[in-house]
Amino acid sequence: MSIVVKKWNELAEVKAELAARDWFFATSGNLSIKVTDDPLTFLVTASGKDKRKQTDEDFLLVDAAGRPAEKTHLKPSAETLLHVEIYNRTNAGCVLHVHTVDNNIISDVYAANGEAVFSGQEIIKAFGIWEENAEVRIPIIYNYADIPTLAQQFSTYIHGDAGAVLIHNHGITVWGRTAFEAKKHLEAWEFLFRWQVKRLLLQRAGLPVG
Ligand SMILES: CSCCC(=O)C(=O)COP(=O)(O)O
Ligand SMILES: [Zn+2]
Repeated sequence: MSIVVKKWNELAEVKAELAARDWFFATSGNLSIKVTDDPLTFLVTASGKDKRKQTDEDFLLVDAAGRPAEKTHLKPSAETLLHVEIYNRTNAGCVLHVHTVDNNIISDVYAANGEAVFSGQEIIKAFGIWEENAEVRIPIIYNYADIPTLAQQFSTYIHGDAGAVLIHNHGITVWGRTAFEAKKHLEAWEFLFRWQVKRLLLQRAGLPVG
């Protein structure tokens, strides 16, 4: 099996799992997986498709600038430049972007702080942080309509081979060394967002939430 087919299948599996979670509303979301390092190539979702569907036109191979690496009628995701920034600056192997109601609410509630902070949650261990009362932070950036501007802003928060950024009233982009790590981190962030949204509602209702 060629490396492209192997990586295609790996990304298709992640895509199916995120679809099963209903994280691809209204064609939103984009995913990618690195195929080669030198030259850099990666498979990215084709723009505007319903990512819940599985077809043989789901992904296309692009180069280090996010341009198609082979002749195709498919268009790379409109947000491919964010993936480009990650692969060019880190050793990440996979990038996942989803729009969920919870990630949008958290991005809005904490927008003025420029970040959302979570602590006192067992699931933080999914990030490889094992200290008691550990804290995790996720930056929240403005949702520039101009993608090169968004990608430039986004790039200032890329600090390692694994990470995540919330885009205000838009969605989350998570990256990891492998597809397994990126998906694990995405699930952990979404757990924290849902947990916090519910806590805020319970607090508002006057219930005793810690
Ligand atoms: C309908 S959602 C607007 C575009 C977007 O934010 C997104 O994640 C999907 O865009 P793509 O070009 O990757 O399909
Ligand atoms: Zn998006």
